[in-house]
Amino acid sequence: MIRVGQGFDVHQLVEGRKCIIGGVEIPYEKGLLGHSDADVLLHALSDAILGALAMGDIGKHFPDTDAEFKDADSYKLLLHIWKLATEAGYRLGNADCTIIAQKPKMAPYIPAMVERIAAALGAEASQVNVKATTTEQLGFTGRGEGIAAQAIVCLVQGVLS
Ligand SMILES: Nc1ccn([C@@H]2O[C@H](COP(=O)(O)O)[C@@H](O)[C@H]2O)c(=O)n1
Ligand SMILES: C[C@@]1(CO)OP(=O)(O)OP(=O)(O)OC[C@H]1O
Repeated sequence: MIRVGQGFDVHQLVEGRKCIIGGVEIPYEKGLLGHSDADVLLHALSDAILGALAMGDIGKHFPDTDAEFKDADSYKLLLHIWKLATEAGYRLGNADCTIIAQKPKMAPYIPAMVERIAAALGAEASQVNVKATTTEQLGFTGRGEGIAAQAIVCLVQGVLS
């Protein structure tokens, strides 16, 4: 059985916060605001996995009203969600993600993001793609007010063929 899921997330860029994207801290004058560490890419990816599993979204599993998840490490949240996938008998087919940000430049950090994500999902780096785009200075991302991310995953159940 093959299942596909997609996820989308947005976090505001503000001063005085870390900019953690794809499990990698990126040096930048601003960071992402959220109840957790606001890792917009891992949130989109987590939602894509939950979508493929028909298990809701990260807000359902980790409510932002729960103090337990204040400043949570989104990589740990992803590990928790991936455990749900493996317990249901799934392995990763592939994941494809897009970061939508005018700044900072993501390209130098993408190989590290891919490595971290692949490690979390028990996969090879060749099964994970992360890319970035600006919105040509248009909209809230183009004005640098926030960063968005999208992810799509393919989960495969059963033995390797
Ligand atoms: N935050 C970003 C945005 C883009 N990139 C890279 O630059 C390329 C060109 O971006 P356009 O929006 O002008 O198409 C894009 O393909 C990415 O490789 C980036 O590293 N960080
Ligand atoms: C991750 C959680 C929980 O700490 O908080 P945020 O960092 O605000 O992220 P969001 O993508 O808005 O929703 C999921 C939340 O419940």
